[in-house]
Amino acid sequence: MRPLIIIGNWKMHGNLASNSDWVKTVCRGMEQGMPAGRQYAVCVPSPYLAQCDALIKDCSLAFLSLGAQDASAFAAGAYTGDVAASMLKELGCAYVIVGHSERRQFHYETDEQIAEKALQVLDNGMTPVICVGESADERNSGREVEVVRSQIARQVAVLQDRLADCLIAYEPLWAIGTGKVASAQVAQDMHRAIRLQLAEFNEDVASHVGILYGGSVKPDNAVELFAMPDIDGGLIGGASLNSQDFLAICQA
Ligand SMILES: O=C(CO)COP(=O)(O)O
Repeated sequence: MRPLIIIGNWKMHGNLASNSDWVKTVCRGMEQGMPAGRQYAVCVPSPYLAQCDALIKDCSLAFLSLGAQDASAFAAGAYTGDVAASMLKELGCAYVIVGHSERRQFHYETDEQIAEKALQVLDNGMTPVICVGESADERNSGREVEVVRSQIARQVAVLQDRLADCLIAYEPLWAIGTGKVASAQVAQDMHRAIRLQLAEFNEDVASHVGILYGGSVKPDNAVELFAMPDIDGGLIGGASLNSQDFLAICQA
């Protein structure tokens, strides 16, 4: 069935020295043996992709990959400051996060732009990790399913069957960086709602798509979250900065 996938998102953290320590520690830990059939990745800031690609290749663990945190919606051109998916591919990326709530909030990204980014990532042979999620206000007013459904609907409209090759990350905004994790049941309910919505479009796509949970995942809550039938792994922010915590979550 769907493999468990655990992806670290360093966000805008790291430096040459700490990155090197992190990758070496995680590789040494993973070499001791990991649960079978899982995939792991770490999404690092763009300037460190080449460094981390070399470090990850050095430890040559088939289940550990590199990822990026964003890609341009365009293939190439006059887009100062942006990074094309083809460049990320050249630098060894297997996964690219698109539409993280911090990109939506600080860079005003729309669902349509996010879907175009996902297409670029797919066209370059990588897996997009498409983030969705509601705010605290939206949940408190009972609109969480409606909000997430509309985000998913716009991905379906553009990506269609190609969604089968994407990952979706449900990251409720109120749980990101707050220490306030969604309970396993609250997360499962939304993951189920997303899968049912995808099944309305295409049952095959719905059964293939991995849906990751993100938002205050820690070593002590990961087991319960990952045990849920529609939770296929996690997108880990703060806890992924600490190599030991990340390893503990990967082993959960
Ligand atoms: O945004 C996240 C991962 O993309 C989640 O961040 P935290 O794990 O720090 O809550």
